[in-house]
This record gives sequence, structure tokens and C-alpha cells, in this order.
Amino acid sequence: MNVIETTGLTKTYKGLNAVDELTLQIKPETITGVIGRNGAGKTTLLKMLVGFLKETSGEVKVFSERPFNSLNVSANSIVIDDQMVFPDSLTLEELLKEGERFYDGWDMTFARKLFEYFSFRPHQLLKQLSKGKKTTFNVLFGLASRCALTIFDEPTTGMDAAVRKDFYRVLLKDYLAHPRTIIISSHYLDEMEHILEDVLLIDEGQKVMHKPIDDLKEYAVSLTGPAAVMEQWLYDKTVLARKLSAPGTMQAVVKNDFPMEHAEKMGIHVAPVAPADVCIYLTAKSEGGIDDVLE
Ligand SMILES: Nc1ncnc2c1ncn2[C@@H]1O[C@H](COP(=O)(O)OP(=O)(O)OP(=O)(O)O)[C@@H](O)[C@H]1O
Repeated sequence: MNVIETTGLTKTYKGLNAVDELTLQIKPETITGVIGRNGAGKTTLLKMLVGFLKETSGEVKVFSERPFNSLNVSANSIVIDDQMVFPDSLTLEELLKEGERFYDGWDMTFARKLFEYFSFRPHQLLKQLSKGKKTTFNVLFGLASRCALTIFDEPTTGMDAAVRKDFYRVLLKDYLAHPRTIIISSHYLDEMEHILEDVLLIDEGQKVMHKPIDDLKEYAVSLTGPAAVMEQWLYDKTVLARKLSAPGTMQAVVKNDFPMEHAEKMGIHVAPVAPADVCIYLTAKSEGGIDDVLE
């Protein structure tokens, strides 16, 4: 049975559908990346999944229950984001103890190992930490909770590259040892694609695609060749983007649903397109880029 099921899920703010008729299913024991441009509706969706926000219409079920006001959903899920609110007066050590008290699956040994590895001190207060260290503590808290549904919303904001790398590594290792349903919303798909099983791409509140990461890796290819040949070749292809890359040469990104040898025979060079780039092309607002603004 699915851990998450939504049908026509919608959240409206003053006439704007932040999440718009979203229908989706997430299986247990998967790591799903939620990807989308700024304002796509990621946070709004994630907050509805854990019952922080009430849906405007449609249906959302988590562990077969409507999350809003559900004690069962709140005891078995956690959202890690930069708006996590912990009591100001508690030390980091006391916060770990609160985590242990609240979450049945909390692993204090694991929490303390991470605590030591990231050089936290027991008597520190969260508000005294730097931005990156605060995020790291939040992530530690989320990992140690071992919640059946663990959601990280932009978890790496403020972390330096080395800590981000550690985070992906410890998340994957801990997930393999203790499988659970994990959702990560992030703008860094390229950094974390190796830990994902599925990708949910949303744009303007709607689902653009929900696929295994391996399918996304093969979703599109980049073609480069003489402009005249390319023009002809592209007429029956699904073109995600195209541009003249040099005089007489055209580059295009197209859906990978044709035999590549045909293109190569025409003198067209075929190259893979990274999943992060596929997501950018699929949610691009127009054919141009920032350079057009400067012209
Ligand atoms: N409390 C609110 N009141 C009014 N509009 C809101 C509110 N929260 C979010 N929105 C709007 O809903 C849309 C989706 O916002 P959301 O925060 O879910 O996007 P996001 O994909 O998480 O964006 P980002 O990547 O920038 O964090 C945006 O247009 C945002 O302005």
C-alpha cells in the first residue's frame, strides 16, 4: 500500500493555486526528490502531507489518513526545514532528549555519533549556532528520528560542500540500514541524484513528471549538427530547447524516443542530458535565457 496518496490535491492562496489538482502516489521505502523552480509549490505540498497546512480541495492520505489534525501522522512524520521551531531555552543535549521522548523510533546512539562528528557541544543553544550548523543540527534531528515519513525541505541551505556531501552519504547509508519513506525537496538535483529512486517534478503547482531517476537520466538527449540538417531532422521530434550554438550549427535537446543511430548517420552528434538539466528544460518559461535580458 502507498504511504502517500493524493487526488486532485489543491491549495489556494487568495486565488493562486500554489498546489493545483495534484494526483500522486508514493510507495513505502523510497527516496523521492521533489524538484521545481522557486514558487513551484514544493513547500506547500510537503506541509499538506504532514498536516501543517489544510488542503483547499481534493484529497490527501498519508498512512491512509487525512494528515490535517492527525496524531498518527504527526507522530510518524517529520519535516526538516529552516523554519523548524525548537524551544529557545533548551540546549542541544536537551533537544536530543526531547526527540527521544517524542519519536518512538529515535536512535540516541546514532544521534550522539552524528553530534560528535559534527562537533556540536551539549550545552550550546540552537540560536548560538551559525546558519550552516543550525541546518546541520536540524538534519541530524531528522535522521535520528527515523520517522516512517521523513521529509527534508531544502535541507542543505547554508551547509558547506563538505557537509552536504556527508549529509547525502549518511542519509543513504542510514536509509539502507533502516528503510523508510524519505522525501527531499532541493534545488541541487545534480548533487543528490545518486541517492534518489524517484523524482517528482512540479511546476506552478502541477505535476510535470514523477519517474524513477534512471528513467529521467534517459529522458532526453542533446543533438548538435548542421542547422539545415537539424531543422529537417527535428520536425517530428519533441523539442525541449534549441539554439544556434555557432554559425550554421544548431544544438537541440529532444525527448529520447527515437533510434539514435539514425541521427548519428546524418552527422548529428548525440550526447546525454543530466536529469537536473532535463528538469530545467521541462519547466523553462520561455526559449530564451538570462542573456536575453542583457541584450
Ligand atoms: N502563506 C502564503 N500566503 C500566500 N501565498 C503563499 C503562501 N505560501 C506560499 N505562497 C505562494 O504559493 C506559491 C508556492 O510557494 P511554495 O513556498 O510552496 O513554493 P516552493 O516551490 O517551495 O518555492 P521555493 O523553491 O522558492 O522555496 C508561491 O507563489 C508562493 O508565493
